[in-house]
Amino acid sequence: MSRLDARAVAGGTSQTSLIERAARSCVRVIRGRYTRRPAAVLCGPGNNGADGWAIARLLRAADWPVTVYTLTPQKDLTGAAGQVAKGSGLTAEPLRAFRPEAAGLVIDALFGAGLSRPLVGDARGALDSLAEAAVPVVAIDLPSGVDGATGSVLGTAARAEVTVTFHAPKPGHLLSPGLGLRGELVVTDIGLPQDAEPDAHWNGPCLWTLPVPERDTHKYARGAVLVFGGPRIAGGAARLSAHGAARIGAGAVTVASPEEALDIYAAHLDAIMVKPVTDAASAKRLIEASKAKALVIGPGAGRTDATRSHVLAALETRVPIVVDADALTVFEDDPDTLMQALHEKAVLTPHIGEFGRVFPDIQGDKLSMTAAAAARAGTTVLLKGADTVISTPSRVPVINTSGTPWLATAGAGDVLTGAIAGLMAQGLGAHDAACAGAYLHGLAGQRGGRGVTADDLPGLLREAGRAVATR
Ligand SMILES: NC(=O)C1=CN([C@@H]2O[C@H](COP(=O)(O)OP(=O)(O)OC[C@H]3O[C@@H](n4cnc5c(N)ncnc54)[C@H](O)[C@@H]3O)[C@@H](O)[C@H]2O)[C@@H](O)CC1
Ligand SMILES: Nc1ncnc2c1ncn2[C@@H]1O[C@H](COP(=O)(O)OP(=O)(O)O)[C@@H](O)[C@H]1O
Ligand SMILES: [K+]
Repeated sequence: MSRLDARAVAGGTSQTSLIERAARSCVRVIRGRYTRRPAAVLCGPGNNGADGWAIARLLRAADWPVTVYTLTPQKDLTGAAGQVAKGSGLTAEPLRAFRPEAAGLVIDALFGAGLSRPLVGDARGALDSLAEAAVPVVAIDLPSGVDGATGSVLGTAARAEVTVTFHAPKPGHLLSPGLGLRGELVVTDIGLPQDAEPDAHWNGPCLWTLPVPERDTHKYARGAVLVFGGPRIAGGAARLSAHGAARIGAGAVTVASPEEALDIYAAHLDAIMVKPVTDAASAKRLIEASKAKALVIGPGAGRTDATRSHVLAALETRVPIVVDADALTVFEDDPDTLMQALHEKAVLTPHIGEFGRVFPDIQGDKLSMTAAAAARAGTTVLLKGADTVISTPSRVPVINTSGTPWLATAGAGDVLTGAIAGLMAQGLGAHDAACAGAYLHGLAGQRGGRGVTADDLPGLLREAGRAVATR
């Protein structure tokens, strides 16, 4: 029994009434989306299976042709599944008799939160054949085989058209490959108590508030950002970051350019200022002179000693900073130096390749990996992907899924880096800026859709911010 179930049961709600509420909410979703048709309900031995039996009974009462397929022989079922099966008045077929093509809809209630080992035998056979079939699947709580804590697949799992879960999403609904297998996610309230500390939050505007400028503000009070630019051949990345920072509302954005690239940055930028930087001392002077409230370093910076020394100089000033791309990679041979220099106003934004360079020994599922990295870095780590995870020491981790595969386009990450810095410059803390930046960046990608490029994203970021902001 899950922690939440146990608390609900202790609070006086019986397990069978929780199952009844869960089943009623599933049937509401099923009947709201599908016309009456032959339904196959696959039931496991635990409470997920009990939900399945109750769903079968309710669909039968609504005159649907229903066949229950059980993994455990019906007479051997114990606990809630045994009780609900007995009260259903239905007789099940063995799971090995299940043929997906005979059904118009399959209800997958084999395993949910209690899955504890890889699927084998009849359960595996049934789900393998279901995964190959074209029939729509509604998963109860989770697509069976998906680990609710990590999103990984234990053996096999069939893609659902809709997944109905209870109370709140689980990490397994938000992390790949579970994210791609669960289809539309419907979260229903069955009266479970509020969870004091969930394993993760699903990123969204209820977790943070976008900054709004005061009436009598000025451009530096709105937040100044300094972006370290790289050599002329790679200048686009820093420019994308700079536009990202500006379009999310920073008041003044400057690119710090190597002397040799000043002309090219200046020719490509209008509202964004350009200033020269030479060595670590000049970097520190420029951070002060530009009144920077947040820094960006890494996109297109180059894997050079200059990048490394600028990172360390920038971190010494303790100005909020986003460390990305080359600024991470230059510490590949010596990640401890970076770890020691970091402070709690820094955000690291690696993709999985960069992550492996600075945290080579950290492995496992994405949620645990990001948490371990944040603990070591002593600050916020945002690990990118379709399922972006944001972890900060002593904060509940956050999973962002607001994006779209169209964001897998060169330079998209550079815009995200700038957006996070832009929010930090406007006063958000590292964790909230990373969360809000990732959410708006994903929304911008969605608004762009097919064929969106990184050049489009800053403008779309502005639209996304306008859609989410209250003022
Ligand atoms: N708070 C909630 O979230 C609620 C949960 N309910 C349901 O209860 C489910 C959790 O129930 P349980 O904790 O009983 O767990 P499950 O029903 O997911 O599975 C546990 C059972 O499956 C067996 N099992 C695990 N892995 C197996 C494998 N690979 N092969 C064969 N057998 C395996 C276990 O020994 C145990 O008998 C949820 O997923 C949900 O469907 C609802 O009934 C009501 C409210
Ligand atoms: N399949 C996907 N679905 C949603 N977002 C994605 C997907 N692939 C990449 N992204 C997002 O696109 C951005 C890519 O960043 P990154 O890997 O740094 O690329 P680049 O270095 O080219 O900018 C990240 O914000 C990432 O989360
Ligand atoms: K299931």
